Amino acid sequence: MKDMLTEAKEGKYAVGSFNINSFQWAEAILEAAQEEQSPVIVASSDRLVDYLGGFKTIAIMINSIVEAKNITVPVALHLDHGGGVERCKEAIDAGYTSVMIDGSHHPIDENIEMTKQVADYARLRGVSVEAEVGTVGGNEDGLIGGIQYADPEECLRIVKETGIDALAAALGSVHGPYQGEPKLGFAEMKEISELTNVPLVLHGGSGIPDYQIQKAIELGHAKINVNTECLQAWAKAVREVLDKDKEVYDARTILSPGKEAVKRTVKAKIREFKSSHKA
Ligand SMILES: O=C(O)C[C@@H](O)[C@H](O)C(=O)COP(=O)(O)O
Ligand SMILES: [Zn+2]
Repeated sequence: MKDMLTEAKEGKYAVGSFNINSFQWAEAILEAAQEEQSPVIVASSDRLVDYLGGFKTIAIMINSIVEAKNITVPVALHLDHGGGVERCKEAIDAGYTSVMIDGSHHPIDENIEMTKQVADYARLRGVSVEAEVGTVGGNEDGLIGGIQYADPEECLRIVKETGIDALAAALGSVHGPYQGEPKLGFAEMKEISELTNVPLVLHGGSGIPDYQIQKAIELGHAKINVNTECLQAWAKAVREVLDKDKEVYDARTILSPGKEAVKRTVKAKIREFKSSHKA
């Protein structure tokens, strides 16, 4: 992921990180990236890892789809919101190529200590690391919370003391649907980007107007996380099938439009982030 993000930052585009919610989602994301000739980050959120069958199952599944569908664009398999040092190590051992250690709910010294342990372990194995400072609003790790802006000095400390490859600095974005127009802190974004000089990660990438996405990319965001918009598109498509035919019970008939809706959403995001033809 490190190389993908370095190139994206230099080229003023962002690589989309899309969460998988089932095997079919992984197919939809990978097919979309291949058709757009875009690098892609396939993310499994730690809170869903067990539901999806565990780290090993996920890694094997992604590698199998890449092989079977002849996916040739760069693909990173990323642990999203890794809940602790051991969870990140488990993901790395199972074959993930990138992990996020989310120590943002801990005091900064603890966050840095956790991040450093993961970064040291990951570096030896050629795996990339993302860390978070501040709090993204909305629903994070199942807890509904408010936004807490990242402190620039804390951002600089975590980058310098751990050597991470990407930084999620919370700057007004929210997980899940926004209430009204999102208000990202662009002045703080500029300051943190210039101070740390690492690729920034935008969590809560759903529902942000295009002009704010473009500004975030301009100011150093090289990875944008999207889950809610894919979930909404999937749910709408599946609901339409069920509403149209009350007798339908065939799984493929019900779920295939959901997969196509996720694929369309991912392709639209890839185009918006300007990573098409960057593979
Ligand atoms: O829902 C998850 O567990 C993953 C998200 O937190 C992801 O990291 C993200 O930031 C996506 O935000 P969304 O598009 O607002 O769901
Ligand atoms: Zn997130």
